[in-house]
Amino acid sequence: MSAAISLESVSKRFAPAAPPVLADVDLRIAPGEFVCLLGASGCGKSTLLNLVAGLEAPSAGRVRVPAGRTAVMFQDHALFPWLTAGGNVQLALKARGVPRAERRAEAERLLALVRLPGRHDARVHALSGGMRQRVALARALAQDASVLLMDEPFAALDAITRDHLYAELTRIRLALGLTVVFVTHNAREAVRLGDRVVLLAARPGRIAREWTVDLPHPRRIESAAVAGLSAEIIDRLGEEVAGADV
Ligand SMILES: Nc1ncnc2c1ncn2[C@@H]1O[C@H](COP(=O)(O)OP(=O)(O)OP(=O)(O)O)[C@@H](O)[C@H]1O
Repeated sequence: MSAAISLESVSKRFAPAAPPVLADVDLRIAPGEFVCLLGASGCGKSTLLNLVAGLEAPSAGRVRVPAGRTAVMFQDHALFPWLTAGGNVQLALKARGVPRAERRAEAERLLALVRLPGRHDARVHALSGGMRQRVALARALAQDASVLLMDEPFAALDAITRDHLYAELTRIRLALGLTVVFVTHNAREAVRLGDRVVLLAARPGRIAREWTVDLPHPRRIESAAVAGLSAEIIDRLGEEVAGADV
């Protein structure tokens, strides 16, 4: 089957004399698959994501994204505070070439999709952290990408807000058939969301282990099944962190 994203023998070093950050990474991600990247701090998760986004080039190997356009979402929502929620979304629509006359209605539709109906004219600074991340998600969706790349997008939010956003993200990605690569430090979050969890080892970053998450949706983060698989992953992650000496 054709991949949405494929990395073939990918290595990355930031300076010729420096040790590689990623070494010989092979990864194929299927269309519509949700893959969580987990690993010790500094093991190269964000670097891998940036390679897929095309923000960095590999030093060796090949990165291909046959699925097409990618959109990125970070922990910091990076919204323009002087614009409204809808204004931020419209900016992405404009960049995509959506005609001016259609932008407002489309921004309203996307805000409703992330469950912010009627908030088009809300100022960003007047929104809660969770609402801002919803706007950031709407803005990412406005790029009409089939691949969503997310770098710890919910790490700064409280547990209850995060839980709501897990449900929203799952609903939206299944409805739109998005391929998602999601970087996290949190094994439970990875099992709650992912179809597959990929554990990276550090120095150099490489794939240490993978788990298929064969649990039906909706999943609950506190369920025994999610907790059980997370415990196994956390044990393995602990071995990697100890080995990485960080
Ligand atoms: N532009 C850059 N120039 C030089 N070194 C870099 C650059 N970007 C990342 N690195 C280095 O590459 C390594 C991996 O960084 P990366 O941010 O990919 O790790 P990470 O697993 O996402 O870490 P964290 O979980 O702490 O966010 C680190 O040692 C980092 O210092």
